[in-house]
Amino acid sequence: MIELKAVNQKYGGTQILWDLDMQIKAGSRTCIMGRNGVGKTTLLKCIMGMLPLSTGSLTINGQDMGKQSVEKRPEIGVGYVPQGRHIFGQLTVEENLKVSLNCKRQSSKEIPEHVFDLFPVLKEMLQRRGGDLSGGQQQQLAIARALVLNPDILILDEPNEGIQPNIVQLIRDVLLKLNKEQGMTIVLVEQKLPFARAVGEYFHLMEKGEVVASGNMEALDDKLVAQYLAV
Ligand SMILES: Nc1ncnc2c1ncn2[C@@H]1O[C@H](COP(=O)(O)OP(=O)(O)OP(=O)(O)O)[C@@H](O)[C@H]1O
Repeated sequence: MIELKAVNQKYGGTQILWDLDMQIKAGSRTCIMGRNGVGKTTLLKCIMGMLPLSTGSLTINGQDMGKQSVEKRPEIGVGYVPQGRHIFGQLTVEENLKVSLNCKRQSSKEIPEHVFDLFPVLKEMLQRRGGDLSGGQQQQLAIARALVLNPDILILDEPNEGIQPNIVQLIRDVLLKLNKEQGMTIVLVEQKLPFARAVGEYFHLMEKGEVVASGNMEALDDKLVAQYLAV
């Protein structure tokens, strides 16, 4: 379970998150939604310890993580797929995947084979430089890199941005499989409604740095969509 209570966050003098409360159930598939600039990425960066909380609290699986550094997240089983993928362009696919193995949580120094079962194309391209992959292949690599550590919680920031439809379907199937077969908690920032509905069980809608509506995905009705998602 991830729990944020009364979280405020500022970039310099500009406040982005306002007294934000959110609960994300363990084992759930939860989508965080809202228009551009409402603070979704900022929220994920706070959960990941990449940005400090100005005030408020953050617990992950019962542990107080509000003041813990970003390096602690993989140790407690949190994987992150950032917006824009951020793979290492000069490193090979294999090297990109092995970067994660330096984390303390991982005793083995081998890339787990199940990562290649999910994304077979990566096995064929192990020696190719990350920068030479297509956008869809890079996104598979970014997800695989987070999965190398067998996280309990996988957090993804708009994994489908600029990705072709067949890879979007693959990512959807992988997220559903990880959740159903391994009980992995999936936290997804997503703007595209069909994908959010296909993957999410629960939603949190954000507007101007606050949560304005939450519930089961079925409760995300046309009125909420028109009010908080339509552009
Ligand atoms: N490093 C920064 N310094 C100052 N302001 C920032 C910084 N990063 C983001 N912002 C501002 O914070 C606000 C929230 O940005 P954020 O990226 O969290 O929104 P978002 O909901 O994820 O949007 P998008 O869907 O476009 O990614 C925006 O107004 C943005 O311009």
